[in-house]
Amino acid sequence: HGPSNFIGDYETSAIMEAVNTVDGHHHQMMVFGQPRTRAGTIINGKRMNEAMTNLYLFSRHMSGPEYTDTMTRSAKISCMATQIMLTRGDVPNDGAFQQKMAPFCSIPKLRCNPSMRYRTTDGGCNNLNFPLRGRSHTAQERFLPPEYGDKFNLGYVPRVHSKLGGPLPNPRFISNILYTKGYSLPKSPLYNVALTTFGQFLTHDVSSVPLSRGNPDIECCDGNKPISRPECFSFKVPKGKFETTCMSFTRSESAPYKQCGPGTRNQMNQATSYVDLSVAYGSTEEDTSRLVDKRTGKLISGGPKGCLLPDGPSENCMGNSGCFFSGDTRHSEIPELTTYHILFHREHNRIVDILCKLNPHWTPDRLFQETRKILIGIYQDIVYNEYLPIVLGRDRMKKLGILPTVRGYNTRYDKNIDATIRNSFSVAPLRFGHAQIINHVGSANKDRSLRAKIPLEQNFFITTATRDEKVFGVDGISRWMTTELGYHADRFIADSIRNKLFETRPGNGFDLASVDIQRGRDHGIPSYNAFRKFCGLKPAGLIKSGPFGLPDHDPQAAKLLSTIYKHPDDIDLMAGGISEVNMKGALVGPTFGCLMGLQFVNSRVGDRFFYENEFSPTGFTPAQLDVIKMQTLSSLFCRNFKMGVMQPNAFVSLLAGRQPAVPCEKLPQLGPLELSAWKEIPFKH
Ligand code: HEM
Ligand SMILES: [Ca+2]
Repeated sequence: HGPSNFIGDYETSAIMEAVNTVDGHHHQMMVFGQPRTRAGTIINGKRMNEAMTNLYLFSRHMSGPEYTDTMTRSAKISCMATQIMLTRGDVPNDGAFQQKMAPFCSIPKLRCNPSMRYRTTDGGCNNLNFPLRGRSHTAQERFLPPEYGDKFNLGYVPRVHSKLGGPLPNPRFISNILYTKGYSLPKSPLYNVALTTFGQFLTHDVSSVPLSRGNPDIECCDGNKPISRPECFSFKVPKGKFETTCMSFTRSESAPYKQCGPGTRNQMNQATSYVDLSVAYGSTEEDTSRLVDKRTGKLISGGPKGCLLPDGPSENCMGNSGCFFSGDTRHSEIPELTTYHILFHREHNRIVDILCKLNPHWTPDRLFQETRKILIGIYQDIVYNEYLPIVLGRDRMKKLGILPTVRGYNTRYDKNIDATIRNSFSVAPLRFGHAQIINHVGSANKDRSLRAKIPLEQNFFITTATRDEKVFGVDGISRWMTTELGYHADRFIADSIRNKLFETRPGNGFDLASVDIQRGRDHGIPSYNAFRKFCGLKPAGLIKSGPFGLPDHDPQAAKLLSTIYKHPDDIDLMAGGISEVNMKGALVGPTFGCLMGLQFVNSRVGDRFFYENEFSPTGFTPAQLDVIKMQTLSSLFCRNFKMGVMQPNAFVSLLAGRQPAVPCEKLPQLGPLELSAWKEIPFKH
């Protein structure tokens, strides 16, 4: 390139051209784009497919479109300007590019207050050197660079090509072969639906990738025909289970990356990456301010007796059952998930009441923040002490150094560790839980006998069961989900989500297993083998024993994979990972175990506010920490629902016969006595 005073000229012209193109498209979107509302809505003269509306609204933009749109615009401009430069044979200079992008870059510059006592709502400023790390509405990070299908690997085309040329296998084809079994699926001998759904709750805390909004019409199929638009990535499905032979798929929204520097498409995470109950408290100031009662520090409640979630907008649920509102928009997807939202909601308000009596001088804001801090502490303890040891295995947790200690501080904070959610983690390993989902929702009596059950597909986004007080209700659902066994975490996926996801009549639903695979390709996630190597595991194809030389698969799964894929390097991370034999004492195989382990190390070691850290005043006092570490999920259930009796380990069903049922009084308490560790003597002048 020319003399130094010209540096940036190539960048400027490419960026200006990109701005024109992106804004032209943007303008079109504003003209044609309509607000998305619930089922039956007529958009552009066409009645929406209700199941499609469900899927779209499940992964929709959580905050105001204005906010996300400006972020997306920046991302699109930098990606397109990169493409323009590369097409011209120019190599973007990072510094010059970022400088010229500045007027179009909506990534905020955060000023942090190092002495702030509580975590921010949006996760910003957790890392004082890199305040954007883990913040909501930023791009996900990656373990490995993306592998997209376009010439410059910028993400205009998803990962679609086989290593041997030609297309990758069709996702529904993979799902039909790899994810089905001729007879009913095996149940877990120990773990219940409460374990499955806790995983989903945790998922919604750390990851929420919205679908592209740049789409005037939310459908990506025209009858049987896939629609060709930049936002669409639909795929064919064989005749039979579905009304049409096209399964609609919308690509994920992107977010700007590294000060809007040159480069590829990166997907947006709307949630805070931290394990911080943003799922309950919201990921933006705006959401939180709508959830909190500023006069009391409590979370606003709803329902006839004021003990459910507050009323929410009609796009938050289906039918006329009355919608809720919470920190994450997916709360009403299934009643068990709503029950978890209500569990943490009630516990928050219960703690506020007690703290208010202990510290009458505290302001509502102080009450809110202290309670939030306590509840996040308890929740992190449940995640790292109860949930993850089951999923990853206790030994692995110990090896990774992330098993909490029984008492006292355990500071492992490292400011160089980035807690941001990795793309390949939320797109595959964390979705292992889809294999645990069973085909119905139930309610149990106090003696844990089954009271009633309804098919899962009749419950998507329906709040009737949660609101019901006679047969279901949160009490009946809690008793049922801590009792009913989930499916074994293997490669088989329940019919209710493999053939009927979000259906509103037979045949108009989706296949979640196919969508998971397609989503990995949409995000440019490299192959299963690439991650095997990344994890230091033997990649498939090296040793020639059995089909494809897959070292961590049983012979049948290996054989199926070798019939599906042309080349071992083609295997999708989701398909290869979920079909591995689980590690001993764990619910995932070595590849998912590796990626989940790395992420949960980052999420813990990269969180300055992690509950075990000995930092004052952001951390707990030793006495407070002992109270936090004493708590269990089972005690939370007991305090907030009519459980009658309860097992000490909430995730292990009483049906497994491994532990006795104990009266709730025998479980850890969190009353005025325990909370007196938070009593503060007012400062007297
Ligand atoms: C009946 C229960 C569930 C249903 C109906 C459901 C459905 C879905 C759907 C429709 C998506 C979006 C798919 C896409 O477009 O890419 C999704 C994403 C996801 N699901 Fe589930 N899911 C359920 C339970 C679970 C469980 C138990 C887990 C984990 C333990 C889980 C983990 C995930 C993850 C990690 C994502 C990606 C989220 C993101 O990054 O935005 N899900 N699920
Ligand atoms: Ca979070």
